[in-house]
Amino acid sequence: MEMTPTPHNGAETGEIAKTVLMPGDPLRAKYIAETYLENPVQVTSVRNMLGFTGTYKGKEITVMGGGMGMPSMGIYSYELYHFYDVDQIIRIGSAGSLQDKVELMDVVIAMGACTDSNYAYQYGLPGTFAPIADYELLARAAEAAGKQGTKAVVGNVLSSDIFYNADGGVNDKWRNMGVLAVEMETAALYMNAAAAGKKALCMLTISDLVFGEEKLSAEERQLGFGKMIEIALEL
Ligand SMILES: O=P(O)(O)O[C@H]1O[C@H](CO)[C@@H](O)[C@H]1O
Ligand SMILES: O=c1cc[nH]c(=O)[nH]1
Repeated sequence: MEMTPTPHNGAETGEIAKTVLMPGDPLRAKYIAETYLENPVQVTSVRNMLGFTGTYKGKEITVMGGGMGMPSMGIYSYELYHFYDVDQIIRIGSAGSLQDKVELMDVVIAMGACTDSNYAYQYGLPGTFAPIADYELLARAAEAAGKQGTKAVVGNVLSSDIFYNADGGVNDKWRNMGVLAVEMETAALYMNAAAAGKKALCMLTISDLVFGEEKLSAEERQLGFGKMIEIALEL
């Protein structure tokens, strides 16, 4: 497609695989490419949002950072679906647990994503859109986690525009609605996938306890998500 490279992605047409694994952190993308992919080639470094294409068990796969927040996810996933003809994007992120049963390092598979963002405004819908995962990807991820013996909790997440929320009470409200964890991109990814007629899934490793003290270090967030990465690569 002649829209490539884009203002945000330096890859040429054909340099990006049909499946993209997308952590928020570009250095996590580099680590995944160097650790898990055979013959990884860096295909973009625009704004240091690194992307690599290689193979995993003989199949071509791209791993690329998506940044933090819905505007950033919105740009990268839109371009991947529309200009690079990507079929499926699997976000692999970190999140804060909102529930006691969801512990540090557990994997949350986001069946749906609530949001406090206005991202859906662009579609002009006469109501509220419910951003959801692709069911087949979700079922396969849950099965892969089971085979691996990893605790994976499937359910609703919150994609928030706000990391440091001035209103400390909001987390209680989402917790009372059974929302498992809070992060910042899934709703935009699921909406872009729906609007493009493509597939998406988001998996999150719990890095913080919103109602507790424990948290992972920056290095653990960059390098410590092996189980989730292996599940995603199997998809
Ligand atoms: O670890 P990533 O994928 O960046 O995800 C989470 O971490 C960032 C905040 O620390 C936000 O992007 C949030 O969604
Ligand atoms: O968005 C995020 C990501 C990790 N931990 C949180 O509490 N929020």
